[in-house]
Amino acid sequence: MRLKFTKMHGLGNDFMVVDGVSQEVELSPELIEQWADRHFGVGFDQLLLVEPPTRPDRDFKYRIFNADGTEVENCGNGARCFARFVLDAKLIKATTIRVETAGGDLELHVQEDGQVTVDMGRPRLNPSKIPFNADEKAPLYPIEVNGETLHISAVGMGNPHCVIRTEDVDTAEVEALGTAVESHSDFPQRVNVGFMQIVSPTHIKLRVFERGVGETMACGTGACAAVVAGIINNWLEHKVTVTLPGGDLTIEWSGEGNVRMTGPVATVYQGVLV
Ligand SMILES: N[C@@H](CCC[C@H](N)C(=O)O)C(=O)O
Repeated sequence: MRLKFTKMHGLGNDFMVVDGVSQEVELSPELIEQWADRHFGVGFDQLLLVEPPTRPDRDFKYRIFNADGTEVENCGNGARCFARFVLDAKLIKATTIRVETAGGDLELHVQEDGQVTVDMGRPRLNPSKIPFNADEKAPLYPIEVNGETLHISAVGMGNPHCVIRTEDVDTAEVEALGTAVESHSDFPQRVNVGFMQIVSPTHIKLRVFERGVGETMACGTGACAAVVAGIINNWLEHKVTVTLPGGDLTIEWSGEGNVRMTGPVATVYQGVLV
């Protein structure tokens, strides 16, 4: 097999991006897990696959696979890289790109300065849509983790997120709590776990323990979920800078309607798997 790919990242959340429009691609969870290995493979958090759309109102189908080989619904940093990739590969000329994902439709806008803004769609707060086990919608829910009660927010951004407010992200128990919450029985499809420190009503710091990966340098859907959680709890204003270990994203949400995310992308190299 000779599989062409491009290595990209959005704030250090890194991707192997594969063009499934102009080459035939055969994937399996085992192969993806092997390629994701940082010592024996390419090394990445997610593999992004570009496919032809299944509907006439979309330009592409955007599929996402975590490092553990599982296919997931959405990836925000990946969406920005996806936009740059399809333009650079000359798969499209337009700088507004409409994609379908397993988690819903997204619209990607490549700006003149190279930053990409993604219309991430509406956040899901209804527990059954996240999915999260609760009888009704609430800004905070108590859950039991390792013998203690945590008050968390549950937000769907196409994919499921649990947001935990913390005093200091640098000392938060991201690995231990992230591992326990990722597989918590109240999140039947597992969950991405965000640890949010509020610096001011327009600035948060965030670390994310991603489902199927572990802690990443950045998580776009996690940044959107944290800002939505902060707004529904009246902690944050409507435009927020999110500082992640890999850098900053700007997230905007009016309190209803769609969430917008803006941030950078980078191409690292092109390669061929032989
Ligand atoms: N890094 C991503 C999220 C990738 C998917 C996630 N791990 C999941 O399982 O839902 C982002 O930037 O949003």
